[in-house]
Amino acid sequence: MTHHHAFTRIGVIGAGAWGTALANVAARAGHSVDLWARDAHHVAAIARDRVNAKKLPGIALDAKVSPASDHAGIAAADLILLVVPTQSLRGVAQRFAPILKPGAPVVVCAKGIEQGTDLFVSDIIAQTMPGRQPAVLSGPSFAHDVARGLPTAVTIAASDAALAEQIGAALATPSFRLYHTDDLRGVEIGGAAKNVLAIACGIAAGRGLGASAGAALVARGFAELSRFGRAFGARGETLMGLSGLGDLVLTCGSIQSRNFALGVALGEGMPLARASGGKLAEGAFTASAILDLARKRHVEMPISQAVDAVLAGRLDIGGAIDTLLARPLRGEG
Ligand SMILES: NC(=O)C1=CN([C@@H]2O[C@H](COP(=O)(O)OP(=O)(O)OC[C@H]3O[C@@H](n4cnc5c(N)ncnc54)[C@H](OP(=O)(O)O)[C@@H]3O)[C@@H](O)[C@H]2O)C=CC1
Ligand SMILES: O=C(CO)COP(=O)(O)O
Repeated sequence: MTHHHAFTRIGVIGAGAWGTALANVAARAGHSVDLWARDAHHVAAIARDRVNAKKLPGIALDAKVSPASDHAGIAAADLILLVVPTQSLRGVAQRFAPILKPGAPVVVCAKGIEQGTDLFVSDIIAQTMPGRQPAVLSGPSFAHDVARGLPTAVTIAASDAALAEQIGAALATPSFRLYHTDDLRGVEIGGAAKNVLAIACGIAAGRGLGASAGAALVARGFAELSRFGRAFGARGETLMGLSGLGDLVLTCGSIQSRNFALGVALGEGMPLARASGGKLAEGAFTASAILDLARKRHVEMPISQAVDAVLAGRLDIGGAIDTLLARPLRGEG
């Protein structure tokens, strides 16, 4: 049974680009926001300058956002947004599990699959914060676009549809729209899978393969994202929505995407060690995990497989392209 949540204080854990942008959204939606980051020096700089120059330069922090490196604000929050990279999620969730307000729902805003365990983000929360309701926020939304107040639509998912709806209503602003669903699995899969495919699209662009090849990769990439999603219980309509197709199209078509940009650098011949430019590219971590899962359920994911092989150094770019082009002709489904 769902009770009605009144969210007044919102805690954002992680002051990267996305955490900072979402803190501003929550503030613009009328809430008091506590923004936590681990590094006291970084927090002091954000508090002094009222801008996160390291991660979201040029965007003023809303007056209702309080940055902190201690846990007090987060402990008092009625709703928590977890916005650290997927591979850090477990450690951060374990750290905060004992101190969060009882009943405060946790919204994971990271996109990926955990290496080693092959777990989706909501399952990491189920393990580390037992008894707490996980929700997932995902969809086409560059942090800078959202922070600048450009129109954006995302999906908020929780197994409890009413909870998803309440969170969506709490975070909405005139320019940030949240569609709600109970298909948690579909939403977290869409966000994770598209990052790997965006690397493939970047590789093709960097290699100069042309716009037609790019479109083929988006369409065939969506086919493998959908096969994978269905095998893990996602609904088709979710995968065709904002967090699947929507985010795939965004990320595969814009150099603003760090995953796409990583691919471009690889396609242009930059060595793997330097290609990310020191930026987070979640797909580079998710690739091996999603392939593990795909193998277990006998899901074919040739594009993701090529990306994984390139990232693992098993295949060079030319070899990866040859492998994809040499695939047997088959039905389109
Ligand atoms: N940027 C975007 O446009 C969007 C990003 N996302 C997703 O949001 C997630 C975060 O991305 P984003 O904010 O862009 O990444 P950033 O690289 O901008 O920031 C990541 C932040 O996480 C912090 N962090 C990492 N590990 C830990 C840890 N163990 N404990 C505490 N803090 C930690 C880092 O802190 P420190 O600075 O101290 O290293 C950093 O501030 C990713 O999963 C991404 O896919 C989703 C939608 C849009
Ligand atoms: O998830 C994103 C947009 O929806 C951000 O993409 P990148 O992580 O590739 O920058």
